[in-house]
Amino acid sequence: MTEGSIDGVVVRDLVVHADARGALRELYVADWVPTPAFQQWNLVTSLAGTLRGVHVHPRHSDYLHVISGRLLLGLHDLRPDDPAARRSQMLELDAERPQVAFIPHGVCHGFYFPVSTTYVYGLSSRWSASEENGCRYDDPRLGLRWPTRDPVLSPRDEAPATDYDEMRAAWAASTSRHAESP
Ligand SMILES: Cc1cn([C@H]2C[C@H](O)[C@@H](COP(=O)(O)OP(=O)(O)O[C@H]3O[C@@H](C)C(=O)[C@@H](O)[C@H]3O)O2)c(=O)[nH]c1=O
Repeated sequence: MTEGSIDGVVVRDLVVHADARGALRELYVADWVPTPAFQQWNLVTSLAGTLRGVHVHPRHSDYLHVISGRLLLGLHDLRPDDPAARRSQMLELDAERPQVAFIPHGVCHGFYFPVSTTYVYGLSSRWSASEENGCRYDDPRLGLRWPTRDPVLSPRDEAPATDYDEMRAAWAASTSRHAESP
């Protein structure tokens, strides 16, 4: 595991056009990201102190925008076979600085919310519970330095069904299944 920018992760500043009526921003333009289209959009609110993840998906990529509040995004690239080549990265998305972030599938991710936050995200294929693999957010193999040791977690994220190695094995198996029959 090394720290640094992860291949395929895109973060883009949005231009806000403000005038006497209010403001307009372009949120998504197809050629900003390398995925053909998003099949689903979710709107989520999270209370301060919450952490969601760490999860990884076999085929869908995520496209994320914070509407209000702040989100600390922990990323870890599971794609390389060599553990030493798997990079980790922490990013902050703050509604005060409008941005979008694109997370390719195969990059596992967790979201920590230091304040109450509302965000939207697009999924490049429809969500399915069976396509969610995850591990504990504080597994040292993720190389993610979260600013808390006591976040609010879902029961699934508190005691995930898989550890880091099992998560990667499950992700790799389902990724190759999807590659065979898309
Ligand atoms: C993600 C999702 C959840 N749900 C349901 C399942 C459950 O009853 C409830 C809450 O879901 P979860 O606890 O899985 O939500 P959450 O822990 O926020 O899951 C999300 O975590 C982040 C880190 C991601 O990467 C996302 O892709 C997704 O995995 O909403 C849907 O109906 N559709 C969806 O697209």
